[in-house]
Amino acid sequence: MYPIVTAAEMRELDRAATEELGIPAIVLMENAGRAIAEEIAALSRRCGQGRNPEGGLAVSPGERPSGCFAEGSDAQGRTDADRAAKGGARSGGLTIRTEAAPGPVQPGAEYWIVLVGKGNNGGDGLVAARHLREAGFSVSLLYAAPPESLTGEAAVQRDIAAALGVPAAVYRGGGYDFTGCAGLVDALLGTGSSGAPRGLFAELIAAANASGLPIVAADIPSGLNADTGETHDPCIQAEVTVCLALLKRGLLQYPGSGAAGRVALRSIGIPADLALKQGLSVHWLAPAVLERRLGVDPGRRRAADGHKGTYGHVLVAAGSLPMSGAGLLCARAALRAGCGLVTWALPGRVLPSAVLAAPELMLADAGGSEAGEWTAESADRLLELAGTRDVLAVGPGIGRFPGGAQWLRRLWEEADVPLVVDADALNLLAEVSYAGWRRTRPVVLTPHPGEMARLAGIHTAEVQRDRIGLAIRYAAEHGVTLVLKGAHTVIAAPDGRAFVNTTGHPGMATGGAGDVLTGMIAGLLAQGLDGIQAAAFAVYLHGQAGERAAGRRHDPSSIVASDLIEAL
Ligand SMILES: NC(=O)C1=CN([C@@H]2O[C@H](COP(=O)(O)OP(=O)(O)OC[C@H]3O[C@@H](n4cnc5c(N)ncnc54)[C@H](O)[C@@H]3O)[C@@H](O)[C@H]2O)[C@@H](O)CC1
Ligand SMILES: Nc1ncnc2c1ncn2[C@@H]1O[C@H](COP(=O)(O)OP(=O)(O)O)[C@@H](O)[C@H]1O
Ligand SMILES: [K+]
Repeated sequence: MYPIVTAAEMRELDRAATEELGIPAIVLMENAGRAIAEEIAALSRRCGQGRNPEGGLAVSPGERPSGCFAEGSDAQGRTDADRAAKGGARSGGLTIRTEAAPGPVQPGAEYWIVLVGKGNNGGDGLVAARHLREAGFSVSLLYAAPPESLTGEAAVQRDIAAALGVPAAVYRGGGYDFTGCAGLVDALLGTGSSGAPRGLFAELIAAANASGLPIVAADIPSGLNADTGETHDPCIQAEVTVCLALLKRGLLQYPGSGAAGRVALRSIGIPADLALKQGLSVHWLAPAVLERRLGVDPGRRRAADGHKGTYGHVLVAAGSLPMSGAGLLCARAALRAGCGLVTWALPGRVLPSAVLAAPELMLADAGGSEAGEWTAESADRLLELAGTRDVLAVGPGIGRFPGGAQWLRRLWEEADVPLVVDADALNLLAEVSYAGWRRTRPVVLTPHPGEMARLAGIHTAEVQRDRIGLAIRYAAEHGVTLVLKGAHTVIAAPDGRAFVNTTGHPGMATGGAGDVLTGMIAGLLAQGLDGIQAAAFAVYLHGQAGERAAGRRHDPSSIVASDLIEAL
């Protein structure tokens, strides 16, 4: 169910399918090539109706998550052109392709050129060429390496194409005249590539990008690091990537996600059971994964005889005089996440101005300084309050204060409830080595990339270089549930499981959006979800709320954090 694999994991799965099950590799290649041809035919049909310029990821029809755009228009009914004109809230929506869609290759009359590499990715392209021709497309092949250098199944496909008389040329370098061509198939490099594209491969990728033609990439865009999402120079900028068998990590991490365009995930005949048996631990956060893999009820059904005590009580320790809004957003979001009660603890000096800011909240004086800042002494009061609450969320808007790290250590070790640590509390954590801190209840850390960099002691660029890999390692090494925020948030559990979310959009990069997420995670923990369930579900719902909020505005970039709470 939507595992996300590394190239090595994919190779192992291919090996098991061919060697252990005996599925001939040429059959997998045939299925792959046919799937690519089907997607090209579907794209060519859409072109007549205006092409989707935005990208996104695609899943299956029964799996249509919120934010999954129908072709040509989005959840709010805006057309591609509308979104493009705005430079767009690119939703994480996936246009899903399973075997049922888009059906057999439909007749078309366009001229497409297939760029052929010398590995199995090239073989996939050769099969696609054959199916396109069969459907009436005019197709020619452009080999990036001498055709004689192809081996194995790819060589078999080369010979079939030659026997059918498919026109072929060998690329000699430099620019290329693609006149009359409607689109290109990138079958140059797949999961077997290593390092930046070399020699003629690099030149051909650059020429393909410069052509301005739509490019359909086989499996991954050539030049993409399939594991990390890094793009080499050059890297194919695809309109559609037909991802074969299983999602590759690099397709869900930026900048790779951007280079891939819209991702159509297609089965090529490797049985799902085989993937299950491999014990793959990273998954795309689709509704079915939430439900069946994480055991979350996306419908959030409540017991008919439930009462506010049933749904838990959150204690939020957040906000200070200059940043009281962070606490308010966090506390209100916890309520909207469905918990029964929320107590917002804040410095006493700020408390009067918070009265009636949200009538549903209970307020608690946590002491603090005359200037409305937090002080280390407030730990006693917070621990007393936490004794009768179900969850403690700390950090949004608390600022820095003397003894802060020791304050956090006391909450970490002595609060016998699940703990959510965000914002300034993460910066406190980054100042110390907390490996020796004792904690038996779950803890969820919610860093954005800058906070993650401080926690891990590396540069932000290094965090972004391989978000999935870093999140998995950090969560396991530190025994925490980690929510690495940003486009395609990664949620990693201490046991090695990880999930990648694709709901949401860049309009959510607005002050306070993270405070809302922290409150939501706390609110779900209070209702009995465990650390990874609460973190993953909250991230998913938070992105969905962002999409809904954007739909209510003229422009997605106008949304503010409160809109997210209202859209829950
Ligand atoms: N059973 C399988 O293994 C299947 C594999 N499939 C396809 O096969 C692909 C993987 O195929 P391969 O493992 O043959 O590898 P690739 O087709 O990705 O390419 C490997 C070839 O490219 C060359 N190369 C590697 N890095 C390069 C670079 N940086 N610059 C220039 N040339 C470079 C290598 O010398 C090698 O000849 C998948 O992405 C998928 O498209 C599909 O056909 C389905 C079945
Ligand atoms: N490009 C994006 N796509 C999807 N979600 C995003 C994007 N940018 C930011 N977000 C989400 O918005 C929230 C911002 O949180 P954060 O950076 O902590 O802001 P703040 O500290 O102001 O509350 C996170 O949940 C993040 O994942
Ligand atoms: K490719």
